[in-house]
Amino acid sequence: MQSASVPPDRDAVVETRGLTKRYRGGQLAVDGLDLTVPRGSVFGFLGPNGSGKTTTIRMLLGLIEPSGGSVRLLGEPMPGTARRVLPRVGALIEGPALYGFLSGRDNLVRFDAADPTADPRTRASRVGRALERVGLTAAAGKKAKTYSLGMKQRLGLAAALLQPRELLVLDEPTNGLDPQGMREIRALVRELADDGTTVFLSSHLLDEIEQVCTHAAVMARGRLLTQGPVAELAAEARGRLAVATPDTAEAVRVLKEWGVTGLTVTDDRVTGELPTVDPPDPSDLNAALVGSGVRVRAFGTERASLEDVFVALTGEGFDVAG
Ligand SMILES: Nc1ncnc2c1ncn2[C@@H]1O[C@H](COP(=O)(O)OP(=O)(O)OP(=O)(O)O)[C@@H](O)[C@H]1O
Repeated sequence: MQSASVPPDRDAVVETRGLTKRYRGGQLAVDGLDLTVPRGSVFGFLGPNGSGKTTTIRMLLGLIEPSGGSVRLLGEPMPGTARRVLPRVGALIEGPALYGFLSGRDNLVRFDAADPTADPRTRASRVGRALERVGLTAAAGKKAKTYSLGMKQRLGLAAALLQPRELLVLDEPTNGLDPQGMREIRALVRELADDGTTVFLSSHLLDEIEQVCTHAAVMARGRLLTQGPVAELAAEARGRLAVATPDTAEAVRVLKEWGVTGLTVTDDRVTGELPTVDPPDPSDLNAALVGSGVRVRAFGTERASLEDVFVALTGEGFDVAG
């Protein structure tokens, strides 16, 4: 007989239902989260600082108890099956715990030795492969304390990659890195995904998610605002229109008539949002402007970004300062 409850999604590597965390002291950090991470995706978990990302990740990995709701990781209920499931999951949260006085290689040897399932006879080759994977072979003999932040982060990733993993969970993996370090981590994430690992990464950087992720979820104040393929999320938000013209007042009048909303004028530039229902063909809009005597210097429509999605959902800007 079929159960009346919703069956678990077999293709999901992470699935939460009503996941909630209220910290002692009453702070509701995560509020009724229904998250579905498809197998094979690079899933961006996006939200401003304090929106509940780390709390969620800690619950996914069984590091803290939810106050309510459920988590399935690789199809298994957590935290009940943690011992069976967690060896198939690599995680990098809050920076790796490294011994600064040991070399990069010896740090990995220690991590590997701490894993009771790891065969000591094949340790050296496992460590060598992990170093190679993250591009640290040449620096493997140097003390970890001499590593840059990006190298430390890569060493942490190497530790997570000592064993084959179905899922990698990375909490703000590029936080504090310089642009070069960020690029390296992103390239690595793409490579891992190409090899079939599902990657779940949190970030407060919108463009980072757009650059590397196939799917995303957007959090704000403990709640999930939206989730899905990045291309579809952006398509949900309305595209923006920008017109460069010296005749801004007349342009605003015409655009209003055509249903363009949120019109703003800065110097000789008018921007606005195209209507979602029955949007006009941009070429008709351009012709209407010119027909009304508006001298159009430049005319363009931009695809909506994840930031537009966030603003449309919350009515607020995305605070990336923190
Ligand atoms: N141990 C704790 N006890 C009480 N409140 C906490 C605790 N940890 C986090 N919080 C609060 O829960 C909320 C969510 O925090 P969380 O760290 O999960 O957010 P985040 O999105 O990961 O932010 P950040 O990017 O800054 O890490 C915040 O208001 C935070 O102050």
